[in-house]
Amino acid sequence: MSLPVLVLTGALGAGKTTLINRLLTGAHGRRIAAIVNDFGSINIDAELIAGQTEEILGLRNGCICCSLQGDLLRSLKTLLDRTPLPELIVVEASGVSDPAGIIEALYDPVLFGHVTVEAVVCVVDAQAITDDGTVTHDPLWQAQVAGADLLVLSKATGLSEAERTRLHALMAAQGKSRLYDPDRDAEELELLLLAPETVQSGAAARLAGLPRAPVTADRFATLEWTRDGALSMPRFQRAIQTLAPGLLRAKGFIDSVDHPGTPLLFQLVGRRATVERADPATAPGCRLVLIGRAGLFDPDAARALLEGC
Ligand SMILES: Nc1nc2c(ncn2[C@@H]2O[C@H](COP(=O)(O)OP(=O)(O)OP(=O)(O)O)[C@@H](O)[C@H]2O)c(=O)[nH]1
Repeated sequence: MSLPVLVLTGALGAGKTTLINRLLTGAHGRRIAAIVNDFGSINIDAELIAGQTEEILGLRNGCICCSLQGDLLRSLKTLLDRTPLPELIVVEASGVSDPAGIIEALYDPVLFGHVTVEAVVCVVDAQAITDDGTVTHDPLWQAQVAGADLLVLSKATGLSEAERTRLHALMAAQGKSRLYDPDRDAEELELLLLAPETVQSGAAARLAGLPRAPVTADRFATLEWTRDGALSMPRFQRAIQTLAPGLLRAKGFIDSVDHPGTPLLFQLVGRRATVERADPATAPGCRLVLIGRAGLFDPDAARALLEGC
């Protein structure tokens, strides 16, 4: 029997982890394993998903479309040895992954007959597009959208009908007509994601024959920052404001001297930042991953700023 694999792609902060958590917490009773790939060396995504499934494997410090292809294969083999076997494996790519590279790894002869990539799904951040239309000009964004069987819209709550129509037209212009909004098409979308073999538009097979997209990780600069103790929230906010122009994505857990004993989850996508209470069981201290545009984001300067918090 070949295990179905669902590959989830999408830009940095698009909403991939949120979609996986939604899937894992559904009342469907399916045994789902997840492999999540964080670009940095701190595995924030695995922590954000842990608790929803016992089968979560985190791949860090690289990208499964290139440097971590071997780790992806090893993780899949680990899952294939589990008893009971998962019924579905979801592979969450990092936001900088080229889908063709992931498929290249998954079409490894060692896995042949054991796993089948049934569908490639791309999460498209509606807010990012309405905030800044130029995101759709990015070759990586285009490769992720073009390489998908279907698209899932995130952050679409509150969009006007005119904006939705414009988004559908934009996706149609990319040759994509299958665009699902979890707020409106929740049931149909869940059925498709749980049974990816029914998606059937053959993106994986097409991607397997494609050259890699002209996208490389050196467009990005990253910083992983940890501290055993707490930080000052007002100073942290000022530091983030200073860094924001060069940042694309930041996330992680923080302990604040202003809220002792309350672990916080910090998220930044583009210019939007949120801080919320994290799971109370979160390990104490601060663990942050910051990803910026190479040349605009200086990890050493960012580290110095954070140390001053
Ligand atoms: N309002 C709203 N926020 C969302 C939605 N999906 C994701 N978010 C928020 O967007 C931020 C990033 O979401 P994630 O699910 O972590 O995105 P991701 O694609 O896994 O991010 P990376 O893997 O780090 O690139 C978080 O603050 C989420 O709460 C959505 O549909 N609506």
